[in-house]
Order: sequence, then C-alpha cells, then structure tokens
Amino acid sequence: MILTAKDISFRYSKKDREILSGFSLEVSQEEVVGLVAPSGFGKTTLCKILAGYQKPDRGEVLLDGKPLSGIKGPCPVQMIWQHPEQSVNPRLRMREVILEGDNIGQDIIKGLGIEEDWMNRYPAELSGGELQRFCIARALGKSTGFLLADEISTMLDLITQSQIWHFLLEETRRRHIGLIAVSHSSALLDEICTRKIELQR
Ligand SMILES: Nc1ncnc2c1ncn2[C@@H]1O[C@H](COP(=O)(O)OP(=O)(O)OP(=O)(O)O)[C@@H](O)[C@H]1O
Repeated sequence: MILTAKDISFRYSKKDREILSGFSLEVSQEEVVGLVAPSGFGKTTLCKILAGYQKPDRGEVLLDGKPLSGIKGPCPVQMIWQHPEQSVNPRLRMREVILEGDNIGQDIIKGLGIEEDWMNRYPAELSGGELQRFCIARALGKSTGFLLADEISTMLDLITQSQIWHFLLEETRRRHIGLIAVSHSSALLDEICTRKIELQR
C-alpha cells in the first residue's frame, strides 16, 4: 500500500492562519519517515488529517489511490497520540480498551511488557508509560498498514523508550507497516528513520 497526502491545505477556522498549505507526501509500507518542525508548525494536525480524524479544506488523503474516507471497517492508518490519557475512554477497563483495536494478539501485549494485572484496571490507575503501551498495542491491529507515532515516548524513561521503540520497529518491519514518527529528538529520528521531512511554514 502507498499512503498519499495530495495537496493538503488546512486551517482550524477562517480567522486563523493556514497551518498546511498545498502539502504533499507519499509513504510506502517499507519506510520509517520522520516528521520534523518546531512546536506549533502543524505536525499533530497533519497526523490527524492523515489518520482521517480531521478533514482537510483542500486536497485528499489516499490509500493506493483511493480516498481514505471511503474505507469501510478498521482504518488501516492508525495514530498513537502524544497524551495517552486523552486518547482512552476513562470509563473502560484496559481489557476493553484493547478490544477497541482490531484483533490485538497476545504477542503484541507481551512484546510491549503489558502485565496481566493491568488489564482489570481503569486508565486512571496506570502510569502514563503503562497507559501508552496499551495505546500502542491498540493501534497495532491486524488491518494496520500505516502507523503515525506523534511524540509517543516523551513521558517515558530512557530504558522504557528504548524497549518500546525496539519492539515497534521490529513489529512494523516484520509486518511491513509504514511508520511516520514525530519527535523533537533528532537523535531518535536519526536512529530510526529511513528519511526525514521538514514541515515548512
Ligand atoms: N483544535 C484546534 N483549534 C484551533 N487551533 C488549533 C487546534 N489544534 C491546534 N491548533 C493550532 O494549530 C497549530 C498547529 O498545532 P499542532 O498541534 O499541529 O502543532 P505541532 O507541530 O504538533 O506542535 P507541538 O510540537 O507543540 O506538538 C498551533 O498553532 C495550534 O495552536
């Protein structure tokens, strides 16, 4: 599959400036693409558009030439958000959060170091790092073809960051999942990316 952003323009409201203006990108499932730009330049906004959460004012997002918006069933483009506590339903136990993903296998749960005991807890009963592991697992469903990782490891200590990235890179490489990673750490992006793209204003 190829994920294409074609001539995307977007502003949040008429009185705001245009955050993306004629932006285009093409990513294959063999790539790890780093998205770099200073704070506020629109990295998260672009991820939201690529994952179908936000509709662009102009342009379109295509998967193998077909509009992403027309795809039925679980979205093949999954996003992992910067703040896990904002991306889970606080009323669901973690076992139910995992069920929101598309057939998440035990190998993924184990690979991310998720403990059985955490499954019965609510999101507020986990640390940010523990919660983020669930969000990563949920995004790695059977139908995932592209993964957008938006500053996913900033709340983690260095050892956990390294474990999680190691797992994520292995898993995406093995399953041919294209990865787009947003990070302010150029050291991390230099290490994991096959290419980097700079968002311009
Ligand atoms: N829901 C919203 N409504 C209005 N403006 C918004 C909204 N979300 C973001 N913005 C604005 O859009 C611009 C781009 O925000 P975005 O979060 O995409 O940037 P970013 O590059 O991801 O930043 P950071 O590196 O700080 O996470 C910012 O100026 C922000 O204030």
